[in-house]
Amino acid sequence: MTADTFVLFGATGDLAKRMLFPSLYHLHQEGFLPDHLRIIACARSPRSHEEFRADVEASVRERGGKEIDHDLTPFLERVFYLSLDVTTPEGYDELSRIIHEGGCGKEVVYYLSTSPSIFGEVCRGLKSHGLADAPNRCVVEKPIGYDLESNIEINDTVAKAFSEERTFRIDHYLGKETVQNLVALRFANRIFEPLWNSETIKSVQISISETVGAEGRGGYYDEYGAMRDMMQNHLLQLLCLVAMEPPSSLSAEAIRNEKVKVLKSLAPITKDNVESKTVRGQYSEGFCPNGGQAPSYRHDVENPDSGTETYVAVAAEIQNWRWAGVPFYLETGKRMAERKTQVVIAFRPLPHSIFGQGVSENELHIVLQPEERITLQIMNKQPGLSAEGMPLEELPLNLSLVERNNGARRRIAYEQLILDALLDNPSLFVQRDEQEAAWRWIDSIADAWRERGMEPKGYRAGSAGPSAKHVLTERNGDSWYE
Ligand SMILES: NC(=O)C1=CN([C@@H]2O[C@H](COP(=O)(O)OP(=O)(O)OC[C@H]3O[C@@H](n4cnc5c(N)ncnc54)[C@H](OP(=O)(O)O)[C@@H]3O)[C@@H](O)[C@H]2O)C=CC1
Ligand SMILES: O=C1O[C@H](COP(=O)(O)O)[C@@H](O)[C@H](O)[C@H]1O
Repeated sequence: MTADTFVLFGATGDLAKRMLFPSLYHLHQEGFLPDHLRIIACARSPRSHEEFRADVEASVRERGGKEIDHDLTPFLERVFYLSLDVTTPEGYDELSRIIHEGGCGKEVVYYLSTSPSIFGEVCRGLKSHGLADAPNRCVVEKPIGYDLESNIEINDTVAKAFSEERTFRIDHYLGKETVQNLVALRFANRIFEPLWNSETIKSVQISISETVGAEGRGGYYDEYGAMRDMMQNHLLQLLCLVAMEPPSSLSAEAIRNEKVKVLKSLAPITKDNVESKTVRGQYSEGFCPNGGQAPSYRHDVENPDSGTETYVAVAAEIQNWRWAGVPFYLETGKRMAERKTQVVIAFRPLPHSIFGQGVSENELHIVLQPEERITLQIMNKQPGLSAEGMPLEELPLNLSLVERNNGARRRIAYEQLILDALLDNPSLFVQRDEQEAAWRWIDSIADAWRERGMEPKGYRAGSAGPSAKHVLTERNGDSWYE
């Protein structure tokens, strides 16, 4: 079934403005939203429908640039604003009235884009007003909790209103085209699977580097840091998709089962090995990649004593037959030299080279950002005559999704996820046990940092991160792919 009502809590927030309304607009524009779908936008700020629609229009136009030059009225007419404080019971009667207006509200998707600290209030409010019964479902934003304990607490509260199959936990990386393509690459092509193991693969590197700092979301970020903000969710989800066994189908259940096995196989990092397996960093004053001075993190978050990491690197190990002995280097940082998200699969050297020196190892680069590209580095004969031997060169087999898309607009990751929530398809959402397994592993690292008193090492804004990161890879004879 398809939902007929989309209720957005947190409708005046940053995420709603930058991502959710632009995504809803594109879904509308491309005909993916059912004709009758209404969007009920909720937040405390007082606004009339008209004022709010004007705000939404401004956000959509700002995100879409000059490509959006037409009248947005047909989309905006779907949007209704309700000023409501989710922590007080009063607003829910009004919400219920609006949801059921004109015989609507038979299937409702609630999107909780507020601080997770009030998810419980929202769920309680919806349940006590009879608004949470099946087939209604809820989408919850990350981070769900600060650690395993708080994660369980929030999930328990949500579960009192929405059963597990009606709880859609967002990790927006799973909505990115190339992340989904990772599944297609691995399981829709015969050639990779026989090579996808420790026999042939030497190491895997997964990096998410951002050029932005923590400005704007400083309060939240200073509490969470890179480990909880990025590693616990996006990086571990990418790791799962690279490392999981072939699922029996594309169903949410089948994929989730394989992802959980990977998370449970991660070798624990404890106080005994945390110093050799992890690096924490925090950016100091430096440069923005496009010019200009960048302030320090402590300045950005107005906390001169902050000990929060804005960079983290981990050498992870997956203890199973497929991956024994293969290091998985995971890295993420803010205010880095460039914005880039990539997975690099480094293959082992040839067992024996008939070409002598100069044969580089194959590498598969899966680039998610800034452009979407999959490249296989292979050895090729240098063209032309040769008086001696066969000179080789390394060339990329290049699958550029930019060219493939013929310049088409790059989708916002939330578009696919919102569409799936409306269609009741949970495949690209995170299940509870996956999240718990991820938190368990992250918690043990955070505990070990505390026990060892490991403070973040400084790195200059606009650089490639703390120099200590190189020791992490060099210890195994590897290096980072910058
Ligand atoms: N922003 C981002 O880039 C990302 C955000 N997220 C997650 O998305 C969620 C939202 O983030 P973000 O938009 O940045 O947060 P904001 O702080 O910008 O927005 C919070 C929203 O919640 C509303 N709100 C707060 N308290 C109440 C209340 N008592 N009753 C009703 N509405 C309330 C606010 O509106 P008002 O003040 O008008 O009530 C506002 O619309 C968070 O879980 C965050 O972690 C995840 C990834 C990225
Ligand atoms: O979830 C988050 O992701 C963004 C990075 O997302 P991307 O799609 O731009 O790569 C990050 O900036 C933010 O801190 C984090 O909460």
